[in-house]
Amino acid sequence: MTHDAPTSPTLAFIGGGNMATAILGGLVRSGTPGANLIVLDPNAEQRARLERDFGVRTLAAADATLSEADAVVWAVKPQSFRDAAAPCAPFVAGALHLSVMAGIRSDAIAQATGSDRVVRSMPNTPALIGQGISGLYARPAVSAAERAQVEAMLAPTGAVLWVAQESDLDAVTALSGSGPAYVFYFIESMMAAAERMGLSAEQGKQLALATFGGATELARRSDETPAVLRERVTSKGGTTYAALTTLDAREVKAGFIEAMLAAQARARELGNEFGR
Ligand SMILES: NC(=O)C1=CN([C@@H]2O[C@H](COP(=O)(O)OP(=O)(O)OC[C@H]3O[C@@H](n4cnc5c(N)ncnc54)[C@H](O)[C@@H]3O)[C@@H](O)[C@H]2O)C=CC1
Ligand SMILES: O=C(O)[C@@H]1CCC=N1
Repeated sequence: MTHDAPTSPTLAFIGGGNMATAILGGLVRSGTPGANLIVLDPNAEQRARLERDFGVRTLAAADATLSEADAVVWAVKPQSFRDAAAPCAPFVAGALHLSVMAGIRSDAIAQATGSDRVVRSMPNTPALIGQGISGLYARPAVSAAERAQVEAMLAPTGAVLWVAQESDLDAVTALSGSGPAYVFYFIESMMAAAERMGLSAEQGKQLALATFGGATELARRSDETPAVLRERVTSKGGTTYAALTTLDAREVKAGFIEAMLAAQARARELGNEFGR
C-alpha cells in the first residue's frame, strides 16, 4: 500500500532505538514517506542511522518541528520518559500519543504531554521482521478513528490485541513483551544440551529452530489444545516421558509461571516508580 504524501499523517518518534526502528521500518516499507516521519534522539549515531536507512527527518532536541506531528510515538526507556517529555510538551498537546514504554501509565503520559488522547502499546522485538504482536490499551478520549490509525501504524509490525483494562498491559508485558527472551532462553538451553549430546552448536540450533517453528505452526493450525498436542508426542515410558518427568521433578512449569509473575510485578513497579 502506498500513501500520498499530502494525506499521510506526520508522526514524531521520541527515542529512535530498537523499538522505534522496528516500527519505523514497517512504516517505511509500507509506503509512509520519510518526510512524514520525525525522530527526536540525542544520540547522533542513532540519528545518522535512521536518516540513512529510512530517510526520516531527525532532531537532536525538541523544537517547534514537533508541532507538525499528528501523532507522537514515545519510544524512550521508561527511566528517560520524564526528562524526554518536559521539553516536548509545549509542542505536542494537540497530538494523539502512542507509547511503547513498559510500565509508564497513560495517566502519567496524559499529564506529561497535556493530551488525554493516549494509546499505550506493548510490542515485542519480532516486530522487526513484521511478526510481532502488540497489546494495546486506549484511554476513553481516543476515538474509534484514532484506534484505527494506531492499528494501521502498527500493522506492518505484526498483530495487535486490544485490552479493556490498562492493568492488563502488565500481563501482556510479562507474556509477549518479554516473551521472545524466554523463547531464546529455551533455544539456548536446547543448543547447550545438543553439545553435551555430541552434536555441534550449529546442528543444535538448526534442530531447535525447526522444532520451535514447526510445533508453533502445528499448534496454530490444530483444533487441539497444546496439552493434547504434548500428550501425542509422549509415549508412556518413552523418551519424551523421561524428559517431561525430569522437568516436572524440577518444577520447571511452576518456576516458569513464577518468572512471568515477576515480570508482571516489575511492570507494575515501573508504573508506580514513573507513573502517577
Ligand atoms: N526491547 C524490547 O523488547 C521492548 C521494549 N519496549 C519498550 O520500548 C522502549 C524503548 O526500548 P528500546 O527501543 O529497546 O530502547 P533503546 O535504548 O534501543 O532506545 C531508546 C532511545 O531513546 C533515546 N533517548 C534517550 N534519552 C532521550 C530523550 N531525552 N529524548 C529522546 N530520546 C532519548 C536513546 O538515545 C535511544 O536511542 C522502552 O520503554 C521499553 O520498555 C517495549 C516492548 C519490547
Ligand atoms: O525488559 C523490558 O523491560 C522490556 C519490556 C518488554 C521487553 N523488554
